Amino acid sequence: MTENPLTKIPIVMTIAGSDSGGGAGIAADLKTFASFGVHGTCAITSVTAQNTTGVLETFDLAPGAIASQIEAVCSDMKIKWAKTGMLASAEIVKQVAKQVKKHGLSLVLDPVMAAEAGGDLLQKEAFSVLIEELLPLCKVTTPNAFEAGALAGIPVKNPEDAKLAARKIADLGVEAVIVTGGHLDATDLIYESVSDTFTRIPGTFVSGGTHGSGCTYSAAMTACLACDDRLEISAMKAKNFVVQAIQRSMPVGRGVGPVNPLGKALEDKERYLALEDVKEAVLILADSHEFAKLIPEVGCNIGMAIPGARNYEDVAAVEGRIVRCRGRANPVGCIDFGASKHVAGVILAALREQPGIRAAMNVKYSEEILATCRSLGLGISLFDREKETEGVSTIDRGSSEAIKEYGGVPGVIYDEGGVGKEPMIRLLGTGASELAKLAVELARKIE
Ligand SMILES: Cc1ncc(COP(=O)(O)OP(=O)(O)O)c(N)n1
Ligand SMILES: Cc1nc(C(=O)O)sc1CCOP(=O)(O)O
Repeated sequence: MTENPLTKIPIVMTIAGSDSGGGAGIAADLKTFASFGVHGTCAITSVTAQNTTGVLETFDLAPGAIASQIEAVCSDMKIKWAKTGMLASAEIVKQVAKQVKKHGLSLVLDPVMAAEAGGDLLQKEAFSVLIEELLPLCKVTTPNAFEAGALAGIPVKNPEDAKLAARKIADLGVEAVIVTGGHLDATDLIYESVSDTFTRIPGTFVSGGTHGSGCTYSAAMTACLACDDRLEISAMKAKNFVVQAIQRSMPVGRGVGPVNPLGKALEDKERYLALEDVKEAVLILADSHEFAKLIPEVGCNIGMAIPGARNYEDVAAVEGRIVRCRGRANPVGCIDFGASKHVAGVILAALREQPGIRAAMNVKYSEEILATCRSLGLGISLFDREKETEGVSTIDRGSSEAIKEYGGVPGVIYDEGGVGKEPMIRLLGTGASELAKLAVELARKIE
């Protein structure tokens, strides 16, 4: 049985069903494990024909097939923490209990009973076996209010009911019960039987698809516990993780949208790439002997947005802009998200129309510079700076108008200025460093 000897990455297991719609079950669990940087393994208990509108059919695996999967993994890898999800039948619950004992697994039990969009996932006869044979073997269970009520045998309609239910469930032999607050007041409640204490993890409701949120929560708990986080820290991390996975859910079907456990990790990667791209762009501009002559009075900025950017905080640019000093371009501050309003406004308007256009920069306006842009083959559009719309930023309104007028996103959007407003040329493109190279080429052609 091996742990990864070089990195000691924890190896965890999910014993759960598959959701053909890719939202819940092992799909959610394995994505969550990957996001937490642990190695995820799985033993499939049932195959469900399921989508965002509900469960259409389920096909339970033979208990022997489930045992064989667990055996295959546990005889080869060192697994301490595992989680269970959909267990379907009494025979499956019994077999899983046997395997948990045999391999000494520390278990997080997600008492899956039904799919949010509709469909039973635990047979009636399996319920008492779950309570009698598996629950006493688990370290942590993570019911939602409905599941907590079913396990405790009382209705759970408010935080006080949740407390009562948590104690009753712990009395069944569980070390820690976490009643998740998604169906109550968004506060998760932890009850630890050894200390007879309650801890509340407050939260707020967020909008987004929630299909698979229970699986994702219990998988996140498993990953954190496998990384030796304390119970309370694990619960806080798991809650935050589910919140951001709900916020990044994608409307992939007609029903309840699935959570997106990988969304934050991918976004973080895109943020890093955007920062790196602007960093490279600034180096190109600062290295150039010619570029400084294109810097306008107000300074220039160059920005790069993450895919799907929605606001200034999604655009990386230079704090304090880039200014001319001793004939060279000098960045004033660091490169960060939210550092630009004007250039970021142009980018946000552009990517609403054409998502691939994620970079822009502003340069000085002159007829010569504009003509040189034209000679470089760049498409050009303009807007009237003097037209003001109450409550709408001029850049946002102007860029959108210029894009509409052009019939797509042009390579250049300019305006001829207004009272107290410097005229400006903006270059637009797919990447910041590419734009910086274009700006240097442009500068070389200007007298
Ligand atoms: C195969 C499978 N396992 C578990 C569930 C329930 O998942 P959960 O995370 O509780 O989310 P909802 O179904 O309530 O959205 C499932 N649906 N399918
Ligand atoms: C002042 C100003 N106006 C611009 C325009 O495009 O009209 S670009 C610009 C300078 C850059 O500003 P920021 O750092 O907010 O992007």
